[in-house]
Amino acid sequence: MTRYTGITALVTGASKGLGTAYARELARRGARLVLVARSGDALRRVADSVREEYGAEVTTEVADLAASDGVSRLVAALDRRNIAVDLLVNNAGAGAVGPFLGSPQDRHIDSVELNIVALTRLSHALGGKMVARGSGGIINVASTAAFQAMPYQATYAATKAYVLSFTEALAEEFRGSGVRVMAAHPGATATSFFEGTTAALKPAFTDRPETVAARTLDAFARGAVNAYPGRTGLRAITWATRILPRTTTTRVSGRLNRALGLDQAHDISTPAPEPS
Ligand SMILES: NC(=O)C1=CN([C@@H]2O[C@H](COP(=O)(O)OP(=O)(O)OC[C@H]3O[C@@H](n4cnc5c(N)ncnc54)[C@H](OP(=O)(O)O)[C@@H]3O)[C@@H](O)[C@H]2O)C=CC1
Ligand SMILES: CC(=O)[C@H](N)C(=O)O
Repeated sequence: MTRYTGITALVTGASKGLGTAYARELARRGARLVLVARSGDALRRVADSVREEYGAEVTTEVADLAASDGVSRLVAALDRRNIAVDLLVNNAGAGAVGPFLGSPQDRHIDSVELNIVALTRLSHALGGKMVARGSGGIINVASTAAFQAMPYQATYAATKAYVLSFTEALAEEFRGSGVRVMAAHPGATATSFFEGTTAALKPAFTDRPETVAARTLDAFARGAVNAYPGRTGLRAITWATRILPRTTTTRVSGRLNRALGLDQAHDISTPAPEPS
């Protein structure tokens, strides 16, 4: 898949943030869309604007992908509508921020269910159909967080390390099948990722979701297995973490997250952690 014209692309987490940017960029490049998220109204607003702006054919599917039957219900809905997905963009993702023990257990587990379990289920269900047809593609949205452990975003970074490893393995397994698999590793991007928490993205260090989406799709069209769609320096950080001892990179990433105040971050609905 080197062009997007006429394909059917399913984007998870399309109601806002990077998912909306992927949807808009795919529509601009001529794709039909299936947009998935929990918030039906927001999804429909994205669908309406994409139809109006690009004349794209857009279907919406409301689904809680972190629920145990979320993916199976979504796949059944696609089958009922006879929708064959050519490109799966596993974008929906979330993560707790702050000390590990400062967030309720479920906050961590929900991110594992969404970032790992749902992504794996969708890759299996829709990837299987693609391999049977002999064509298709999967883009898994990981993060630069995939390349090192991250104190104060411990589960989040660990889920993204899974996405990186899983994607590289599938890309090799599927080689020659007509189905390509790629992981995208954005750095901090201006979305509502930290909404509902006391943490905030620093505008000077964030990329625009539109730029990240366009670079991701360009990299997939070029045949990349890993894409680094953020600003240039971010890729160099992922090299450094492959060369330095893991204890060093973990210490440095902990220090950086403390400098960003993430050691004090918490959900607005839960109390602040005790200062250490
Ligand atoms: N922003 C950043 O700095 C970076 C983000 N990323 C990754 O990019 C991806 C998109 O994140 P971003 O746009 O920033 O985050 P946002 O919080 O802005 O958007 C997350 C999207 O995921 C959807 N979503 C959340 N939970 C579920 C669920 N249980 N079922 C279905 N959909 C769900 C949300 O929709 P709804 O609430 O309607 O369900 C929303 O559309 C994630 O995988 C994230 O890890 C990677 C690197 C950097
Ligand atoms: C700002 C973040 O932590 C972001 N989700 C990332 O993956 O880098």
